[in-house]
Amino acid sequence: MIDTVAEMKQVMAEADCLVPNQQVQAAITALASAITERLEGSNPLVFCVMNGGLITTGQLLTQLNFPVQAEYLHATRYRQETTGGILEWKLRPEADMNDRIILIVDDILDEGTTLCAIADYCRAHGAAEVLTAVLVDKQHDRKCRPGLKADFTGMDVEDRFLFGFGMDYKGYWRNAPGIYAVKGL
Ligand SMILES: O=P(O)(O)OC[C@H]1O[C@H](OP(=O)(O)OP(=O)(O)O)[C@H](O)[C@@H]1O
Ligand SMILES: Nc1nc2[nH]cnc2c(=O)[nH]1
Repeated sequence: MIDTVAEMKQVMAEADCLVPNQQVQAAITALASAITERLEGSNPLVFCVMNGGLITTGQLLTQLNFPVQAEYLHATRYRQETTGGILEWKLRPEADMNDRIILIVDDILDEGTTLCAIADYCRAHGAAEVLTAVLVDKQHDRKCRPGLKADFTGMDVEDRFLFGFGMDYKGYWRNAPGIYAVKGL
């Protein structure tokens, strides 16, 4: 355990800070205003995608100045790895989404498999419309659907393995106050 903590301190010491805290905060504020413009008055049901979406969703919610119903779901496909596998549902949405406008909030759109699967699930369960919001969109040509974009994107980032603001490295550093890239990845 002590070794793991030392390893994680080393990971942070050697990481590249791609987006400092202030810039991330500004991106979340811009996301909130775009979402407000589009969804104010439409009684949206917001789903946080656990675990990674926790911080983005939490900070975003406090900047939405209209009544919002917020819930969570849990789907994962990276676990403690740096490459994705098969999507595993740990907790499917429990709220009734029939005829509702759904907003799915996550930390990152990488290949997009996670967001697409969740959006498909919501549509199959009666959602009137499904919108997606992510803090970061990783730039590469491996999207699961060519040209895939979220409806609301905080910022584009380079094709590295990221941690911070909800994103983990081996389960750690979701709490890092910025967007960092692991050395060599
Ligand atoms: O666009 P994709 O390639 O599908 O990857 C994006 C997903 O990967 C991460 O989740 P992860 O599976 O690591 O689970 P976690 O949220 O518990 O970290 C992240 O939080 C997104 O949900
Ligand atoms: N922590 C983390 N999770 C991811 N899921 C998909 N891409 C990433 C990434 O770069 N970092």
